[in-house]
Amino acid sequence: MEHIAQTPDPVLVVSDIHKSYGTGAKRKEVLKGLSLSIPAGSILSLLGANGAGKTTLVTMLSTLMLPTSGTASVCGYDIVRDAKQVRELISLTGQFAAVDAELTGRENLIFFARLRGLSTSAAKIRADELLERFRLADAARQLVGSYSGGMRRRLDIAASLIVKPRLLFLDEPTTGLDPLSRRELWDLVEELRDDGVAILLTTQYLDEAERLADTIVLLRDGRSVLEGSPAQVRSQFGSQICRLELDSHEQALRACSDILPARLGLPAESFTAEGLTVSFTAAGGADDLTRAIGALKDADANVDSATLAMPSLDDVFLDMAFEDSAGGGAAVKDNQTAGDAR
Ligand SMILES: Nc1ncnc2c1ncn2[C@@H]1O[C@H](COP(=O)(O)OP(=O)(O)OP(=O)(O)O)[C@@H](O)[C@H]1O
Repeated sequence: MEHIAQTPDPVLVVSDIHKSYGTGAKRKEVLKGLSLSIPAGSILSLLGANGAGKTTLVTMLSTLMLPTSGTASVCGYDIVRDAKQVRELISLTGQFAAVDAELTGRENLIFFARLRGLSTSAAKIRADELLERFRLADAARQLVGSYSGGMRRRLDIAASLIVKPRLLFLDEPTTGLDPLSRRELWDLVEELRDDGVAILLTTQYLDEAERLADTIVLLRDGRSVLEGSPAQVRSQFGSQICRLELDSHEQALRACSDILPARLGLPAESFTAEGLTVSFTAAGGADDLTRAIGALKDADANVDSATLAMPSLDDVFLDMAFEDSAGGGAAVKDNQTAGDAR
């Protein structure tokens, strides 16, 4: 079941933001009028191919670079005019650990807490709280150099939460982590979300977006080309995929060339046989599935299994993130591969 945001108050509001790099002939518009918002207690996952503008957006929102035009605010504070207040409300954690390998986990957190202005005793208390919460208490006095990748990433996120932010930027938080560490981190991210933090997550992993995001925004060529919950994004993409497993490859080929095109009134190219499996896009959903099974039974072909599934986020991403832009932007993926993805 999808998570329901605790409150509709937007923590982050981005309105028609543009960003260009360079001037004159070298001017390159990277963001072309992007708008989005994130309520408290909600996770927005920003997806996009390499170069789509994700880092540019996060860098501007964290007040480290000015937008060319448009506005963005955090809890009502403008990222340009009120940059100082915005910095107090946000935290940024990236894929490269900011923690020091030569210090213990606890020393690192005490250091970051002192940087955030806590007294020595308050810093120690906060460090111990975070070590406990991030399941690092047992390793608190070990040098970070001896930590696993997952432990370092947890420590890194803990360091960005010395003072609880209203808005957290998580830039590819699980890149390079093993499956168990990723799941542990996902649990922690969900805890933060449930605690009311608004989270902007960039990730390369679609299963991560699927699991964590309340809203997905797919960036392409500087614009949002798809937006909604993971389920909405998949359903906007279109029809379900029907897969039927037969008991021989010959049967599968016959199903594709003859039996199914005749019964479903579709051209033979709509059907694909791979080994024993026949698949096709089922615009008619369960009706198509039932008709296909009926047709195969009538033709004495044995159906070992039949499934109807929504396209995965991978299908959506591969199809949408790389298409030619309407504005004539460069295609970064050829049509053959985009077609194959469906
Ligand atoms: N300082 C800069 N000067 C000129 N061009 C830049 C600068 N920073 C980024 N770009 C360009 O802007 C575009 C968007 O880059 P950006 O890093 O925001 O994309 P991204 O979506 O984060 O990509 P990735 O997934 O590879 O990190 C790219 O074409 C990049 O080459």
